[in-house]
Amino acid sequence: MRTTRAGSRRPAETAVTSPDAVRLDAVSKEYGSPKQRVRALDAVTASFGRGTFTAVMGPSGSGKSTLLHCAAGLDRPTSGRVMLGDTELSGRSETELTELRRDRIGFVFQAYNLIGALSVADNVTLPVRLAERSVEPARLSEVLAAVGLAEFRDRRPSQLSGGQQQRVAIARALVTRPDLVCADEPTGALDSRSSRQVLALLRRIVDEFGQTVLMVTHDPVAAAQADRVLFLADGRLAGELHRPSAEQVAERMTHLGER
Ligand SMILES: Nc1ncnc2c1ncn2[C@@H]1O[C@H](COP(=O)(O)OP(=O)(O)OP(=O)(O)O)[C@@H](O)[C@H]1O
Repeated sequence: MRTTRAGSRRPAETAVTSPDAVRLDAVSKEYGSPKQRVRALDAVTASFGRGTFTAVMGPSGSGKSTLLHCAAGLDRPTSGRVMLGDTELSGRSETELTELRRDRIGFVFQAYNLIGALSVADNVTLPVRLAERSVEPARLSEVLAAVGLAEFRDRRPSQLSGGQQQRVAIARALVTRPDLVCADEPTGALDSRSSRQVLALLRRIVDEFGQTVLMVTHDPVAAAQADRVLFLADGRLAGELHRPSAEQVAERMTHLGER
C-alpha cells in the first residue's frame, strides 16, 4: 500500500486560487422524461467561500438535496457550471468525479453509514484505504480527538449513541482535509442534545480548522449555526440571511410556505 497522505495528490492544473470552495453558475437540474419534466433547480448561482458554513433551507421538494448533490459532483446539472475551487466538474468522467469526491469532499448524511463490523478507527479510515492509500496515525488521532472520540477508537458503531456515530461520520468526512464538507440533514435522526453537539462540532470545524461546510436542513435551530442561510423555493434562490437566529429562520420559512 502506498503511504501518500490522503488528499495530498492534486494535479498541477487544479492548483487552487479561487476564494470559493465551490461555486454554482446558473445551475439547472431537470429530472424525468420529456413528458414529465421536473425542474429541481432553476438557474441557481451561488458561491461558498472557503472556511464558511452555509445552510440551505426550503420547503420539501424545493431542491435542497439536488443543490447539494450538484455542488458535490454526485449529480450532474442539466445546464450551468459547478466549480470546485478551480476545478470545473462538468465534462468530467464518472471515474474523475469519483476521485474528486473521494479526495476533496467529505460527506455526512442523516444515516451515519458506518460499517457495523469495523471499529471506529477503521470506519474513519475505510474510504482512504479503499483508495489504496493510508491515513497517517497522527491524522487519525487528530480527527478522533477533534470529534471527542479518542477513547472510543476501538469500539464498534453499535456500542455508540446516535450522536457519537454521527461524530464518527464527521471524523471520516474530515480525515482527508477536504475542500468541502457536505452535510445532508446531519441532525435529522438525533435527539436535541446530540443535535446540539453535532452542530457545535460542525461550527468548530469551520472556526478552528477552516473547513467549508454546506449543510441541508429542515431545522431552523441547525440553520442558525451557519454563517449564512440560503433559502430555496421551487428550485430557485429565494433570499438569504446572515448569522440569523433560529426565530428569524423560522419566520422566513413561514413566508416560503412551511411552518
Ligand atoms: N432522481 C430524481 N428523479 C426524479 N425527480 C427527482 C429526483 N430527485 C429529486 N427529484 C425531484 O426534484 C425536486 C427537488 O427534490 P430535492 O430532493 O432536491 O428537494 P428537497 O428540497 O431536498 O426535498 P426534501 O426536503 O423533501 O428532502 C422534487 O420535486 C423531487 O421530487
